[in-house]
Amino acid sequence: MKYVSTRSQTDLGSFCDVLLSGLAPDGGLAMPAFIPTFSAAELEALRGLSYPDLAYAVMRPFISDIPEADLRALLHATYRAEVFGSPDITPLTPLGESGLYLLELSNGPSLAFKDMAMQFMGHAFEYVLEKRDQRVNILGATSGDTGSAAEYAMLGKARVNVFMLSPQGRMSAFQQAQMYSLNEPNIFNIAIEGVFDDCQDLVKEVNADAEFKAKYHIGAVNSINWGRVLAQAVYYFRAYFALGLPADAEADFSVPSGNFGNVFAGYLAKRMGLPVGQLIVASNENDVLHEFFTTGSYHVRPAARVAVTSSPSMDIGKASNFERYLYLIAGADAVQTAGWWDEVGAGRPVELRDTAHWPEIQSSGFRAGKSTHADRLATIRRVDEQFGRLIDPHTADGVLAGEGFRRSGVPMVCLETALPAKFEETVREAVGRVPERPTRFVGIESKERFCDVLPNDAAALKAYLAAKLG
Ligand SMILES: Cc1ncc(COP(=O)(O)O)c(C=O)c1O
Ligand SMILES: N[C@@H](CCOP(=O)(O)O)C(=O)O
Repeated sequence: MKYVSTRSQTDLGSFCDVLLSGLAPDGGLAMPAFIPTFSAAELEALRGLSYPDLAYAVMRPFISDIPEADLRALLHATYRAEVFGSPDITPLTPLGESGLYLLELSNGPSLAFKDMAMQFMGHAFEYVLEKRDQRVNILGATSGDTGSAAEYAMLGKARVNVFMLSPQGRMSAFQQAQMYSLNEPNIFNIAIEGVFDDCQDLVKEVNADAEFKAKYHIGAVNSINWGRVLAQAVYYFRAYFALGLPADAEADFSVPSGNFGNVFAGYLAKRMGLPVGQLIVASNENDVLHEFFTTGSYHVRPAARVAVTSSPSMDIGKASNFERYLYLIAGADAVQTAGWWDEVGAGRPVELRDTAHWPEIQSSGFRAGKSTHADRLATIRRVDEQFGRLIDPHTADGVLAGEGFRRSGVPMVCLETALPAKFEETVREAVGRVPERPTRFVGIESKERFCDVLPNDAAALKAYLAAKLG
């Protein structure tokens, strides 16, 4: 499989190339030259596969440059019960008889869904770097969960350093402690005076400097990296088969969304032929995506207008993977996509309602819901009382949005994107008690912190990286 840029159709090479490069040189995102599809019979043959074997079947069509035995070995090394808590890897739990299901994606090392793909990225980077005798310096941006998932996945990896940018003071106490308490030679935490979007823009700006990127071997682990999106598509297949539906019957999915990586992975699964009906994009008060799917206007929020909320990992005003979606909606028209992203870059809205693209957008299965802090508290409380299940504030956003789009006889799978332990303050406010946390995280907030603070400035960041990398 060849990959191209969303903005120019430039040939970006094969999977291992885009894994290491992360972003396209023109600032676009890597996309496969086409999306392979499964026939109904091929889909049926995937039922009952173990998680790593299913991952192989779903990912293989996009990865032609790793030999079969090696890819299978990587996936079996990644998706193990010892890492994800059970042989199921992503258990699917019904919420009573409601027709709602929780897809448990947060039983990995950092207690958030990011582990699902990031653990694969750790193994894949190690494998490719070894083969090519190279090193990579990952520059990432986090609003709370990507950071710790990446750091845990790359911990101790000889050929990898992680430089993780986080928005200063805007993550939960647990999230901050989880990242900043790491004191490892290959992990560098950097708190940026800004919001997540500033961190993400810095990552893109540094990557756009071709000379700097090449000199310092800069790579990416955010969902701007195709490897993340691809590995995330697998659990949609897994959940679908776990429902035990007859062939062709649809399932709906509700996805707490921010950077549009998770729900885009669901869309990828749908485009590959999985009978996904609706994809509910659940937003918090930062409702840029909700605005698009209800009005057709994609208008990113400047940093000053990104609200601080109680589902902080979704405090995003500019959704990176939305570019991949609009590229597909435009029929893989890179010139059109580049034009739209010029508008986005200039802070102007992209208006699609009265264009030929709107019917395609409306029929692509996306629906949108949004919640407030009060909604989140009420949902956490209600799910706890009704179903005896404690959920985190992001998952609550997803459950509430999903409930709003129920279709008779169609299951609604709500993605559990983090464990409640990561957001103790909000959960306590909702139910008056503190969620259990794994013993390895007890008292983490009082540990010493290792984190540098930098201004929101690419030159300062480059100087920092150059100094650390020599
Ligand atoms: C707990 C949690 N829920 C939801 C999201 C939003 O997911 P995405 O950015 O893939 O849309 C994130 C961060 O990305 C997260 O950490
Ligand atoms: N919500 C994320 C933000 C980055 O998302 P990604 O999926 O693009 O890495 C976080 O928690 O860090």
